[in-house]
Amino acid sequence: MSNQTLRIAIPNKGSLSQSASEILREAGYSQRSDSKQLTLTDPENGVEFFYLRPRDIALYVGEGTLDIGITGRDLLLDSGAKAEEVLQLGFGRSRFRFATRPGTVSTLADLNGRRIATSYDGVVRRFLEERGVDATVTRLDGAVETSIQLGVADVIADVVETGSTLRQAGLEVVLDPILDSEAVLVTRAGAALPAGFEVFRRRLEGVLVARTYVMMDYDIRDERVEDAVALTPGIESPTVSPLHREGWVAVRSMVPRDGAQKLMDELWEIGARGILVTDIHACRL
Ligand SMILES: Nc1ncnc2c1ncn2[C@@H]1O[C@H](COP(=O)(O)OP(=O)(O)OP(=O)(O)O)[C@@H](O)[C@H]1O
Ligand SMILES: O=P(O)(O)OC[C@H]1O[C@H](OP(=O)(O)OP(=O)(O)O)[C@H](O)[C@@H]1O
Ligand SMILES: [Mg+2]
Repeated sequence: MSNQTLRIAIPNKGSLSQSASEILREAGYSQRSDSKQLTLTDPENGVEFFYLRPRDIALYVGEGTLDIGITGRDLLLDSGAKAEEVLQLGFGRSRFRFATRPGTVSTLADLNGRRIATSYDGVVRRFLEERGVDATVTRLDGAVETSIQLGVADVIADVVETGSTLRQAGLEVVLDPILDSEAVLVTRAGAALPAGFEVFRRRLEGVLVARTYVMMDYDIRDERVEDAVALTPGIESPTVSPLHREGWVAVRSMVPRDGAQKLMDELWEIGARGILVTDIHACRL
């Protein structure tokens, strides 16, 4: 490992903060125990963490002040910073959508002349400009849903996760989603990847794969092994080992966590027995 410390920006609060710390912990990095702590050095792993507002993270990385960051795709795009997405992290998923009072907007052209409130004005202005829509965009810091009731806006564009905030405000989503977002790893656009980056990425990827897959073990008769392996092809190829019992083999293979139960039913149907599923805690593939 290089002697240079990798400087990493991560969310200090909000929707991404806890999950970002969790994935880093699972990847073997130290994380702060006090939510007021601003930085944390992990010399063992050659990294230093800076706890920052998720909205500012792409800017620090784009300027080259910090090497890597974890932020939301929507925040990255809104910032206009010279940072680029290098890995999807699978948490902090949301959709960015227009919403309004029922029955007011059904086509993009209906947005012409409307007042649109949002906390993501960079994304919204670009979206409208690219489609030739002429609307007035107002940037609000939060609680955007209330702006319609208060007469400040006709339409909002906001993050929708469960949709419960919109329902409470008596609003409904309209038009196709503007974008799908999740937490992403960002680096400076167009610059060489910083020293130590590959190790960091491999560790995070290892956690993501370990979360997505489970290990499946089962025993099956020799003559059905090809059918069984077709169901559980694994990533490279399944391990098939002889059993003491004549005519039987043991198979071990990584399978997607989603659908593992259905796979167990199918394996049972073709004669597999002793089917076991275990969690994978970390891996390098
Ligand atoms: N329910 C949600 N509300 C807001 N942001 C969410 C939600 N689910 C996922 N996200 C994502 O989290 C990021 C926004 O996080 P940020 O910390 O800036 O706002 P927040 O979670 O609304 O916190 P706060 O409003 O308290 O500052 C975006 O990438 C967004 O897509
Ligand atoms: O679809 P939902 O699950 O309801 O989540 C989306 C809502 O959550 C966020 O608001 P937040 O609570 O962060 O308040 P804010 O508007 O002050 O940022 C976001 O801005 C939406 O209002
Ligand atoms: Mg918010």
